[in-house]
Amino acid sequence: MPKKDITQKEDIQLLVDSFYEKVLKDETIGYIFTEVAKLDVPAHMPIMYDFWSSVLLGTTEYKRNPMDKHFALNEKEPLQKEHFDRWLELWFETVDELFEGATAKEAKTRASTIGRLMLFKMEEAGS
Ligand code: HEM
Repeated sequence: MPKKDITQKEDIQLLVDSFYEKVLKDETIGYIFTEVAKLDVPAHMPIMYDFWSSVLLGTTEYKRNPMDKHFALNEKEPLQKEHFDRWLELWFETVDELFEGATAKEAKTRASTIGRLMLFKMEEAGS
């Protein structure tokens, strides 16, 4: 069956839920969420829905700065290139499993751009 594109909030929720299912049990980066951040997953998910919805659907609920949490995280456990590579690999894999189209492509491009910028900022903070 042909896949559909990301067009509504429900699509974002499915994408983010499916991504976190992979991330939380991942051998390379899972521990950063579960052991370093000790993430309250049910509280975190709506924030991620809002973030991706603002990036991909142009909604305005997300008003925070995503870098802040990562700087705090980076103090506890330096976030390195291999972590970002794995994060992006899982994100691309999840997008491609579920969706296709211009916005699906955009989800991958935007994640790469933000991920590159984030890594640069984390390295700068650590040096
Ligand atoms: C090494 C790669 C990454 C790791 C290990 C990571 C891990 C985390 C963790 C543990 C949190 C929750 C922090 C907390 O609430 O205490 C978080 C929040 C978040 N992450 Fe990441 N992240 C990574 C890369 C990215 C990338 C590339 C993006 C965007 C494309 C992103 C977007 C976000 C957003 C929007 C939040 C919510 C921030 C807020 O509370 O407003 N992350 N991340």
